[in-house]
Amino acid sequence: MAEATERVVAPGADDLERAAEAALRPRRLDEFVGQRVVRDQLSLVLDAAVGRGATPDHVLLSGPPGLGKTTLAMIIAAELATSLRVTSGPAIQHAGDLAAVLSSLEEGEVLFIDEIHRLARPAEELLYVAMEDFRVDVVVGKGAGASAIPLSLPPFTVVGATTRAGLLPAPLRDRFGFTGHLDFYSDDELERVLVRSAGLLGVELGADAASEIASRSRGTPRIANRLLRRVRDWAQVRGDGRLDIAAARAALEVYEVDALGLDRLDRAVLRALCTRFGGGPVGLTTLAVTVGEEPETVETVAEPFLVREGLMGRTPRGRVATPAAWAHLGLTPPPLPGQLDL
Ligand SMILES: Nc1ncnc2c1ncn2[C@@H]1O[C@H](COP(=O)(O)OP(=O)(O)OP(=O)(O)O)[C@@H](O)[C@H]1O
Repeated sequence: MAEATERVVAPGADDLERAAEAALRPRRLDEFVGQRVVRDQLSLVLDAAVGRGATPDHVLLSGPPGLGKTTLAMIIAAELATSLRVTSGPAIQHAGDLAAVLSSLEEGEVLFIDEIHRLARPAEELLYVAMEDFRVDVVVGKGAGASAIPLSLPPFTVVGATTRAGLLPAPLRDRFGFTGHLDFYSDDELERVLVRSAGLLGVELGADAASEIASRSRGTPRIANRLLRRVRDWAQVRGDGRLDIAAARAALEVYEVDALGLDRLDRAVLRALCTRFGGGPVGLTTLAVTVGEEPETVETVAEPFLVREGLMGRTPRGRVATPAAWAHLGLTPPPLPGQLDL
C-alpha cells in the first residue's frame, strides 16, 4: 500500500513494514493485548477443539486495518500447534488457484485468507463447499465434455480476515462457526502494546512517553509501533538515546503528528473546510481540489478518522466541520444565523 510509506499514521502496511512488524507480533493468545471479548471467546473455541482432538470451527475476523487480524491468525495456528498457510482474496485469480491451495492442505492446518471479501465469485463458491464438506470438485476437460471429480480434503480450519464484513455474501459468512470483530484500542491498551514492543526492541520507554505516543496512535497498534520506531530514531540521532517525553514530542513534531494523531493532510482538509468554506457543507470534490488531492484520497485516507473523531460530519449536502474541529484548529466558528449582531 503506497499510502503506508507516505504517511506515518496510515493504518495499512507495505511488505517492507510487515517485515519490521514481524519481530513485534505477539505469538500466543496471552501476549495479545486488549480485545478482551474476542480473546476470551477465541480461547474457548481453541481450548475446546484441542481438548476434543478435533479441528476448530472456521473463524472470521473483521475490523479495520492494523488491529491484529493477521496476528490472531498466526496465534490460532500456534495455539493449535499446527502450521499456517497464507493467501488472500486478491491473490486468488481463478477458482483453480484456490483448489490447488486447498488440495495441498494437510490435516489440521490453518488456512489464512486475508481480504476474503475480495475473492472472485467462482472461488467463493468453491470455498463454501470446501469449508462445509471438506471437498473440492476438480474440473477435468473443457466444454460439453468437462466433468467434475470430487476430491476429499482432510479437516482444516479457515481463518478469514476482512475489513468489510458486510460485503461477504451470506452463504460464505454462514460457514464461519465463530466471528470476532476487532475494535479500536483504548489509550491504556496501546500503552501496553508500546511497553511490550519497547521491551522487544531493547529500548527503555518512559511511562509518560508511552502515554504520549499512545494518545496519538489513532487506536491502532500498527500506528503505535510505527510511531515508537520513529521516536527511537529521533532519540538515537538527535537525542541522548532515551525515549522520554521530550523525545516523543520532538519526534512527533518532526512527523507533523499532532496531539489527536492528525497529520498534515488531515489538518489541511479540516483547515480548508473551516477557512475556505465557513465550515461547510462543501462537496468532496471541491474540498479535495482545494487541498490538492484526489477526492478518493480525501475520502479514504483522511475522512474516516476525522469522522470517527467527531471533527467532520457527512451530510447529504456535503462535508461539514464540527465545533470540535474549529476548537482543535484554534479557530472561532462563524456565529450561527440567530446569533448575528444585526
Ligand atoms: N493486540 C495486539 N497486541 C500487541 N500487538 C499488536 C496487537 N494487535 C496488533 N499488534 C501489532 O500491530 C501490527 C499490525 O497487526 P496485524 O498485521 O495483525 O494487523 P491486521 O489487522 O492484520 O492488519 P491488515 O488488515 O493491514 O493486514 C503487528 O506488528 C502486531 O504486532
